[in-house]
Amino acid sequence: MSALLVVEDVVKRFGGVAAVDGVSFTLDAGQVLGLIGPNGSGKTTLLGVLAGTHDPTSGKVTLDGRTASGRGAHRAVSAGIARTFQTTRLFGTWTLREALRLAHGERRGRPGWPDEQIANLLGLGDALDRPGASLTSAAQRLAMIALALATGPRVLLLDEPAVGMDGTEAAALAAAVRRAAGELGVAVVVVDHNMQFLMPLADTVLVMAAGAVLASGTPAQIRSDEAVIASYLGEA
Ligand SMILES: Nc1ncnc2c1ncn2[C@@H]1O[C@H](COP(=O)(O)OP(=O)(O)OP(=O)(O)O)[C@@H](O)[C@H]1O
Repeated sequence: MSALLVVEDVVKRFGGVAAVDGVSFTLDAGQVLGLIGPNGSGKTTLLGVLAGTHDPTSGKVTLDGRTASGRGAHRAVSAGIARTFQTTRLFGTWTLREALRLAHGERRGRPGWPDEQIANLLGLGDALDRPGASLTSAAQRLAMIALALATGPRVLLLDEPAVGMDGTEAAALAAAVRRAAGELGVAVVVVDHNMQFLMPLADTVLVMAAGAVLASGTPAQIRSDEAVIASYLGEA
């Protein structure tokens, strides 16, 4: 069976800078990929290419065999790729249920999951009928993931979801992401600098340096990779 998401030799240049410089990887349904690397190594730019906000300079991204890159963010969502942002201010006075209903509009005929299932997976069962602003900041971050899942994606992109969380909150987030990936079969790409959060969560880890792939493998392989320790993990 071929992979759900195939990233082939993606390059993204900004003028003379190759922010992403020939990155390839594949991802299966239900798999969690951790994307790490020093500041400026190209992680956010790569997420932008996957999310359709950046056109790749060359290379392509295919989802289920169909080209998903280079067609804009809206088309990427329609193709089944959803991302979260670091903001949590999108639905202050709305309840989570109201916000989820709006997100259903982005399914474009794709099947989705019941709001209760999504909320329960993320530990937000009691939060469905509360205004977003009344939730803790950690719960608001989980709610942003719930909104992305309400679009019925095949691939979920998470940009530093554990920022500002303490160890307990980050562990709860990791467990929630694992449940969502396993139960819904969504492939997940997570960028985060918090290794205590990311390493137990990821099935595979891709390490970027200066736009290229420095290493990829299981979390255990990455932790013991000399080049990764020298360039990144030694400081993390
Ligand atoms: N819109 C842009 N225009 C010009 N250069 C850019 C643009 N976006 C990113 N870059 C450059 O591309 C490189 C990669 O940046 P990127 O933000 O993708 O790295 P990152 O790994 O996500 O970093 P961080 O961990 O700090 O978020 C950097 O040199 C950055 O300055």
